[in-house]
Amino acid sequence: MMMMGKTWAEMGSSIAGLMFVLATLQQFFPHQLRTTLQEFLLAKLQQLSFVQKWSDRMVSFFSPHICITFPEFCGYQYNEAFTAIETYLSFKSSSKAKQLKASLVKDFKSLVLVVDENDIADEFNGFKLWWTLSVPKTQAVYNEEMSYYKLTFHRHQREIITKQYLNYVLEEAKEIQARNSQRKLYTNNPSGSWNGYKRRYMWSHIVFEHPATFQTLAMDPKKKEEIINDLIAFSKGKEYYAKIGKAWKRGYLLYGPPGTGKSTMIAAMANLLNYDVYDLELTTIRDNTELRRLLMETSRKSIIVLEDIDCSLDLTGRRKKMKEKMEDKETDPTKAGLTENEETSKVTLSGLLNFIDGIWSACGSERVIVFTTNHKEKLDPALIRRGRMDMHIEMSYCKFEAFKVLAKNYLDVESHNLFGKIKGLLEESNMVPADVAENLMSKSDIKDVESCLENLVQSLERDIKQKAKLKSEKNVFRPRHKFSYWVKFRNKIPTSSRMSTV
Ligand SMILES: Nc1ncnc2c1ncn2[C@@H]1O[C@H](COP(=O)(O)OP(=O)(O)OP(=O)(O)O)[C@@H](O)[C@H]1O
Ligand SMILES: [Mg+2]
Repeated sequence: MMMMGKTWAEMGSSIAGLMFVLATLQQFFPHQLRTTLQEFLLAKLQQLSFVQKWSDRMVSFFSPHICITFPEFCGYQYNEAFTAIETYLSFKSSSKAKQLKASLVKDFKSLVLVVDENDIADEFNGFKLWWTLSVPKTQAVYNEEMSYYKLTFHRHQREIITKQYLNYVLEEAKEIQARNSQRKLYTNNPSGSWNGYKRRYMWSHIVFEHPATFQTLAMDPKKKEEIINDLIAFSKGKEYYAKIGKAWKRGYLLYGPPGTGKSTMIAAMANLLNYDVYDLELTTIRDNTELRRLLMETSRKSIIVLEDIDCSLDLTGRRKKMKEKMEDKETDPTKAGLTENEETSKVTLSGLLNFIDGIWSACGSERVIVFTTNHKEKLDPALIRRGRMDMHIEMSYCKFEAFKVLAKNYLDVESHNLFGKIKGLLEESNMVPADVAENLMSKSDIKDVESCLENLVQSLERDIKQKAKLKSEKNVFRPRHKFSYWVKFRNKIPTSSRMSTV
């Protein structure tokens, strides 16, 4: 069988050789001779492929072996069976293989050896079977060839292999993956750098190692509990979502001023659910089709994040602005002073709405979508309506409950005589958790609780003073407002009483 494979590989290379000869002929021979020779070689070529096709059929007819292939992709979607087989084979044969690749897992604690060979033999219930990895030779752009695993076994073992062995491989892979589980943080590559439909070129990833958890997240404890319960209910909700006929996905909108913990909460969500994170950069995506393709390439159990959604693309006003600019400067985009994004990214609001909630969004399951913004009011209501963004979470200034979490995290204290004073000051000030945390951070090796809390008290007092100053400045520089308030107030007084006061 293997010998046969080699023969066909040789035949393939002779076809490639003939093609090369054809190309060379075009350069060196006069037209007449060239055409005759070309016709002759093409006829040979056709004979070869015809012979190969028929012999392939004959071999498979008489062969006692059966082959099953597992391609890397099924249509647009990544074939999870391919990864499972890769994991299983790497683990299984790393003790016997002669060529290995090494990678680190879980906080540099262990080293994983992965097989770097293309033919691997396996055994199941005393039966021999063979796995072959085929990788495309060319890496040309839009190359539709893809890697695949081929399993070869004797036809007498058909039942056992298809019913028992393949299930065993998938179960083993699941267990190995759970043992070595490394969550990944993906980011989308600029669309120009993609290579065909290959997932690894659409998304790049690193190991996700953010230490934030809900325990370390400073916010109102009731709100925190509500979010945790919601996430857990979602992750266990497979049957429930199927019963109500809804795609198994959930949207969270995190909004609030900078430094209130929106990005930190995403990390806490990923750590709680044990999901991968896909950080989607909208501005580098060319159009809605590419956006959809990126969505299809995300794995199950993932959080898709669109940070600062109000700044990513001017989705609502964009088309109007473009039109106005184009009308001003006829049709030349450079004359119209359009930025690079405006010229290249054609992602529209409707494209984004479909991405989150359209018919394609139901392909693949167990997905959480998170938007973050500093300006909720700037977003199109359609983008954040329930069903798209199911839960709206306000991340706000640091109040006493949130402060207690930070004090515990940073200083290991749960009470102190300055806590009462800090509580009062936090009520009056508008300090975000990021600034409170900075004050609580020890500036030396020795943790000095007293001086850290003193620092915070001083910062809060400064913040309150500044707030008061700004308020008084506003009042001084707005005489017209004062006047209008007075007019409003005056108009509320009944005319009779006004008359009497005059
Ligand atoms: N609620 C919080 N709990 C714990 N740490 C916080 C919290 N908010 C902010 N921090 C700390 O402040 C830093 C900045 O917070 P983060 O990046 O999450 O803010 P953000 O709301 O995403 O800000 P931006 O709107 O600017 O993106 C974090 O690294 C974290 O250490
Ligand atoms: Mg952020």
